[in-house]
Amino acid sequence: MKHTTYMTESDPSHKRYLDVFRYSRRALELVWTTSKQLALIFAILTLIAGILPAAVAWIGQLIVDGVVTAIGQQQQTGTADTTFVLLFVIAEAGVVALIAGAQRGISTCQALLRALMGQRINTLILEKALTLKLSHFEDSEFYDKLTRARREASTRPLSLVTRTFGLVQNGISLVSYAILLVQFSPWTVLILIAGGVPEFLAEAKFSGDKFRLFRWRSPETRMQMYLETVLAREDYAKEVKLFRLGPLLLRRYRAIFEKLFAEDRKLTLRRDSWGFFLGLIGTVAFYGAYSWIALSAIKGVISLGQMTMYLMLFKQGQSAVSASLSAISGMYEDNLYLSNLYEYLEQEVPQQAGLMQCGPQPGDGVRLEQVSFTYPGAEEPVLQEVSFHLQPGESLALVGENGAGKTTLIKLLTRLYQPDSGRILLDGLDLQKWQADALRSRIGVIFQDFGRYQFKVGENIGAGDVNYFEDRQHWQQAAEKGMADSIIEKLPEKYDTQLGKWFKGGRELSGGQWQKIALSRAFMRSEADLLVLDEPTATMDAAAEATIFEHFRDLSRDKMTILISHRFSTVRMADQIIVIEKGRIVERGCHEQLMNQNGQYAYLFSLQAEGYR
Ligand SMILES: Nc1ncnc2c1ncn2[C@@H]1O[C@H](COP(=O)(O)OP(=O)(O)OP(=O)(O)O)[C@@H](O)[C@H]1O
Repeated sequence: MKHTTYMTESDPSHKRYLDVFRYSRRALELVWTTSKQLALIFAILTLIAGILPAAVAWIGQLIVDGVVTAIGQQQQTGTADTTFVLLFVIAEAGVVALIAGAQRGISTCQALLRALMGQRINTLILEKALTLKLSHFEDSEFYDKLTRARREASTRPLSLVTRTFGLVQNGISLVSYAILLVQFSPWTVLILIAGGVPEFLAEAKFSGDKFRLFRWRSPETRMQMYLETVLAREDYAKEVKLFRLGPLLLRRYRAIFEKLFAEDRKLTLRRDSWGFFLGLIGTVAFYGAYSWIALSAIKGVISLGQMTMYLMLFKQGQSAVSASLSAISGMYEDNLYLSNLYEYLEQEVPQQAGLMQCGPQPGDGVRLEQVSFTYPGAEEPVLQEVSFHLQPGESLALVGENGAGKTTLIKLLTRLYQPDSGRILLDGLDLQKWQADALRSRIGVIFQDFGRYQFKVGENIGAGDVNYFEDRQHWQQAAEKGMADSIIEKLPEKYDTQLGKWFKGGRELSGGQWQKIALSRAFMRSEADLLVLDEPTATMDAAAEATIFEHFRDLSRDKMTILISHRFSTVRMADQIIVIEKGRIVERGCHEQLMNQNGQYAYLFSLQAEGYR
């Protein structure tokens, strides 16, 4: 991608340097569209805060000159008119109060915008995540992008806008100072600006270095975040304690920190020492001009009041220059981080173009024709030339060793992945041509690693069909079918019982109980005509499993069901059994046929039956 190259190269040219500011406009747009009102107030207050400091310096001059004149009057006539001086003092106090008000207003706007923008950007990041494919989440490089965007990007647009406004504010101040300073000498303006440039260049260089460091080491930072999760989350606590993994993982965690810290320290030290030495140039320039102004006052070229004003202007001008320059280098840094956010948000996700709501042959069921598939980045295919036909009312069981490719087949069937070759048809229509929602509503699936949501029990069941996520009646019907109703009845708040331990009053369920909840979730899709259960009963006791399958069969008589199980007592009930070995179908038929063939199935079946004897 074009816009990533400049960040990976270590020596950005001027063009690239300017190019990097291209996210400023988008950040401004983002702030503007988040709250026009706040953005406008922010801009106006910035202008006010920019203009007023010069007014303070100017009134200061009038005060000092007024005082000097008054002293002269006092010495000559014994009385002096102090009204003007006092009026100027009051005016200066008023302007200073206005500046303080404007500054307070700016920080209020910033605080409010920060909250709104954080929420807006996090929502953008999450909305994008919803459009991603499963393969994106399994791609470590892409996952890095997502994590980086989540970690840093939410605060950067506002920071960029704040800095831009700060720059404008300081720019306005500088112009107003320059207008007054030029009356003394145009050289002072030049000294003022030139004094800050070396420090700025160093800042900009180190901002780039810091960003590159951030990018390079994001896998390590992710590992750190992961270790934090493992060390501090309830679902790992059992193993961490019993296997005494804690100290080992903590050591790893520290080692990563130490490595990262060493790099950070090096960069911080370099950044600050260069910043200090180059900052000295500014200080020398300042004191040079200071002496020049003081000498001019002694020679009577300027009045005492003017000297006070010029010194004040020069001092404030110097801090405005260094604030502007550090705003620019900060903007550079923010832009770099924003490039991350936009890289993530602009990641192209080829959307399924399908628009069809139904197929040309309703009732034809599911057909796989010569389907082959290799995971992205893998060398060996996981599935090779798999074909079968499943009609409404039929049940299919998939059998095979661990890693044979059974779950992958389900992922293809549910269009989470796309076959590399071959076709999968539902009602005679290729899955790719189905409209996403229409397809999803036809299929109910529970994977072996189903989600255990830290929500209410009812919602955990309702998750199976978003249309009825909060519908009690549907929860109850599904729970009866999935045989979870008797468990739920015993819970303190029935369907409203919170599950998991993350929230107050949460109840934990046993593995088998969770599976019944997941099974009920599958039954939420009452209109689905393909139900897929990927080892849903693995942790249930044998009696429960047998009852559940009988029940499952009765309830899904007119539907297609696909079952993956390592328990042959269950598998044998299926109308069609397919044995997969290393991604290929090696045997197919009903239980009797396969037993008669005396092949792999018969061998595995007898092996298990043997175990039960
Ligand atoms: N997301 C993935 N990316 C890359 N390879 C994967 C991915 N998921 C699974 N695999 C690989 O594909 C092969 C088949 O995995 P799959 O999960 O389909 O097996 P399975 O038959 O369901 O096994 P099990 O009985 O253990 O559940 C395995 O070798 C596995 O390592």
